[in-house]
Amino acid sequence: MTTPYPPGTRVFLEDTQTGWIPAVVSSCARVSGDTLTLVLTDENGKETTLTGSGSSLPHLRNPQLLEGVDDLATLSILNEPSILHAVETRYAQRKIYTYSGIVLLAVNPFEPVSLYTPEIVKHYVGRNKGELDPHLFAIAEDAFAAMSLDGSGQTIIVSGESGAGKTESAKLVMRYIAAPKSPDAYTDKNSFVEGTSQVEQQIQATNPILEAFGNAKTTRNDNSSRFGKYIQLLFDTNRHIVGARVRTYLLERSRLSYQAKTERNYHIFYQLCAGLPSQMLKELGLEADYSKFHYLNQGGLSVTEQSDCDKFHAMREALGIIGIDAGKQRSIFQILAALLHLGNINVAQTRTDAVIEDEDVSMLRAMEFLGVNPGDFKKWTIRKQITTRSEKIVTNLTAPQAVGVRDSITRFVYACLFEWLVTSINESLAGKYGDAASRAETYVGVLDIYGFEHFEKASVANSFEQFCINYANEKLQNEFNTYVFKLAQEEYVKEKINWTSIEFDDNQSAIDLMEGKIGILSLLDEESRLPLGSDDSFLQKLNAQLNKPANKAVYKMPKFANAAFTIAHYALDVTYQVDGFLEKNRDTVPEEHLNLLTSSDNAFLREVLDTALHHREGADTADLPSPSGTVSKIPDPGRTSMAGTTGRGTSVKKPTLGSIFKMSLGTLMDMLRMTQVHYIRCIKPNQHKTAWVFSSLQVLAQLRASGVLETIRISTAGYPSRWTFEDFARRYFLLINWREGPSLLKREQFKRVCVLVLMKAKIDKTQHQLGETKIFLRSGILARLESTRSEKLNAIIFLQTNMRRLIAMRKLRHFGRSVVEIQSHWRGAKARQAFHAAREEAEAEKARIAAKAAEERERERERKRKAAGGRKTPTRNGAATPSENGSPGSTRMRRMFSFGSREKSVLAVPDEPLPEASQPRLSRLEVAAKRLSRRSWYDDSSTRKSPNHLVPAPVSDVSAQRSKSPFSTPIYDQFMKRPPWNASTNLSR
Ligand SMILES: Nc1ncnc2c1ncn2[C@@H]1O[C@H](COP(=O)(O)OP(=O)(O)OP(=O)(O)O)[C@@H](O)[C@H]1O
Repeated sequence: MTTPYPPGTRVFLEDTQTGWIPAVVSSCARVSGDTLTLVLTDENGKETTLTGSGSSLPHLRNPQLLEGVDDLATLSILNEPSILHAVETRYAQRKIYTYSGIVLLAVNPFEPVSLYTPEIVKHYVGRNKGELDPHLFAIAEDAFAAMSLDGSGQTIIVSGESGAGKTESAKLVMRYIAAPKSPDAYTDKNSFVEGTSQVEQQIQATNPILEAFGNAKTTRNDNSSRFGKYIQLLFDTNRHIVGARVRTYLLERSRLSYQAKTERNYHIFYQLCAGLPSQMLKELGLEADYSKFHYLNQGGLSVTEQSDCDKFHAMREALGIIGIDAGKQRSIFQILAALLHLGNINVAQTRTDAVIEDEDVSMLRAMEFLGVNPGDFKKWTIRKQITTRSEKIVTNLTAPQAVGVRDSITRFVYACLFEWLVTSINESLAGKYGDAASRAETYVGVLDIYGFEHFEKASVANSFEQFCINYANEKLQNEFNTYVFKLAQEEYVKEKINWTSIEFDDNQSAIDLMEGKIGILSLLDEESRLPLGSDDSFLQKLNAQLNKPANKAVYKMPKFANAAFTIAHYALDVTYQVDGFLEKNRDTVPEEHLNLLTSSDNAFLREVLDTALHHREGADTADLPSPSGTVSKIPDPGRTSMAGTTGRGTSVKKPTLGSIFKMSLGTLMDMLRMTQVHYIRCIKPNQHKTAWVFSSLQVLAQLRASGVLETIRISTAGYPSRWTFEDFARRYFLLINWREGPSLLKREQFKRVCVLVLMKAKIDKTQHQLGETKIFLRSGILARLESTRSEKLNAIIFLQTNMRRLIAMRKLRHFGRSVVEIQSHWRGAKARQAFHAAREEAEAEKARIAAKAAEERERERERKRKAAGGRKTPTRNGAATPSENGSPGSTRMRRMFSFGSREKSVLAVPDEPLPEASQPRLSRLEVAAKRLSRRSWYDDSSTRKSPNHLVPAPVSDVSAQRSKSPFSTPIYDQFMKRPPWNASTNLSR
């Protein structure tokens, strides 16, 4: 029986440190039934033996080809480790963007990258998503193109945990969309306009302002946005940008009165201390050393940074751009200074009550700047009035209660100031006549919203803020699921695929638990309105109402935490501590203080409060009717009013923070449903903000929390692999008959190839469907096909390798034989050359001896003739003397060169030069040399010119001949250095 883990199968081995390690199955044995014993070798070469069945067996890994793909949706195996591994592989290749279906994953590089240059912007203009590498600009271009096509509203949702890069990504996306594009930009890339338009400048000016007032240093991010924002870029019928508007959500208020260690309050306070001229600092009672302010020194930091001063000036400039003049700026700074002094008011405790000195300098200063009577302020800070049906009761507060009142005023005033600033920004973005929204035909919105939040450390509790953030993410996830599932279904319908069997669980029950009629938010509101309501009684209510079998899957009472409740979110279970829920939800200032503030002598403060408290939906200047009287067609993503009027005279009843948030989220969701949505999920690769370090477990938690894994779960419920017939056929045709495949491809019968491949691979009907243009495959099928394909390819490569080796070896043998032959001929030639030289020397010696003997004889004859009186002695008929017949040296030479049969035959050549051959015949040497393909070794033409090539040159000509010789090559020289008659010389070595 076959197993799903044959040897060579690529798997992931679970690891506590890194999550998973890639490994390969070395052997697999079936123990019994489904239980297998696997021997795995991981990438470090370590062997592990594992016995198990079903889900306890290791996760399968994708074929190498698919690891590091642009789009995770194209992975054949879509389990958690595979997805994580693909993202990690890409990040290691410095590819920070990856698609996951409709989502773009952006992993924070934590160092500047050259991905946003005007050149790159130009590349993406007019290109479809998927044509180029995954990028923020591809998503921005996609949204802009969709808007241009039919005028439909678009929203790009950028989410992720704190420090993941949401704000940076949102800024880049907006810069791309707002960048002015010439009408030809889509046909001619060179006509793309660089630079900034006025609207773009104004949009960019919002960044330093919102960052100064809404961002703070946290342990997770030095410039963390403590609010959510939605920026809508408005376009007219010609797709020209006409304006923009900003909506903000849930500014974190608790930070104003309390900061954790190493964290800071909002940047603006430090910027003020670092950047204001000393005269102004003095007037406002501030100092560059901010450590004396209670609201600024709790984080343990005491020095401003140089960047605070620089950013202060940039922020002031930006205020100027959006039309807030120097006078208004001074008023803003005055209010901020008042808040810092408020924090320094000394609230002492007598035995029972709180007391504040009448002469408390901080109080006097704060009240001076706020335009409020210090006596009244003091009275309503240390006392409280309870109104019953029949009477008003005034009671004294304790010091902590009075401090609570003081801090609530700070939080309230700051939140109102933030609201006022956002309103001012919107006025500036509303165009020259303030009618941008009514002139606009369509829009692209960018939502920069906090991601799912969960503190694991016992020291940091998940509180009301986390509850609201996770509630927002739960709602967004629900929209996302519906959208992804809808898209998947649309494709199935278009391709005429039977999709009825595809189901998925959504997170509606968790949402109902939080926002339902008897849900957590409504129970919280109910408790918040009770004068004696408390966190404990709220928890009791929750447990009584929600701890029921119907909510078993989503609501839990934690076993080990007392004042807490647990919600099973789509991402993971989060336990919330109820401490402070009520106070944070109420987040109200006492009625008496509200009246003091709204009737302040400070006209600017009154304007700020009025704007924040009485701002109703649709009352933005951006929404003013145009001069022609038309009303905006652009849906509003939720104007967050700080309060709603009660209708009872002028009194203002402040709704709870929870209900405001619920309302604004509801409006946002309504708007999202009207738009086409694009998703960017930012991922923080490590907690230390270190560049290019990837911590697998942390990323996995974020992939879970961002819903990426959930999307994949939805995809795997259907047919995650979708290929066009052509792509599929071109990749897998080699699995079918080797003649049939290519010929069907040539005839473009792609669907037929697909069917044959499926038949050949024995993939049954439940595992695939053939649509109109695409083939749909269940999870894991592609990996099977890919492994069969690589087996076949490996076999082909094996054959090719061996054939190539065979051919190369034959060539080598042939080459070796030729080399040896050339060597032997050349050695012969050299021997002959040496022999001739020796022979000539011997001949000369012989002639010299003969001449000497003749001379001797002549002298003897002369002597005899003289002695005989002139009688002549006859010679022996001219016969040669023994020395004339050959010298003993000559004989010795012959013997010396007789060292082999081939050489002997060569030595048999006559002493006389060979007669010139009538037909030049190729010698064996030439034939051997010709076998060599390298011309430099042998020049055919030059050899053929000399018919006497076998005759060695005279000794004196040897060097000259060497330079002319066709063999004058390094090998020749090497050869010449050795004794030519040494038979062991082998040049092929
Ligand atoms: N594309 C990028 N290239 C280089 N660095 C980046 C990029 N995106 C983010 N960063 C770095 O990461 C830091 C945090 O980014 P950012 O402030 O956008 O996070 P965030 O998700 O908005 O966090 P928060 O929710 O706390 O506001 C930036 O200050 C910057 O140093």
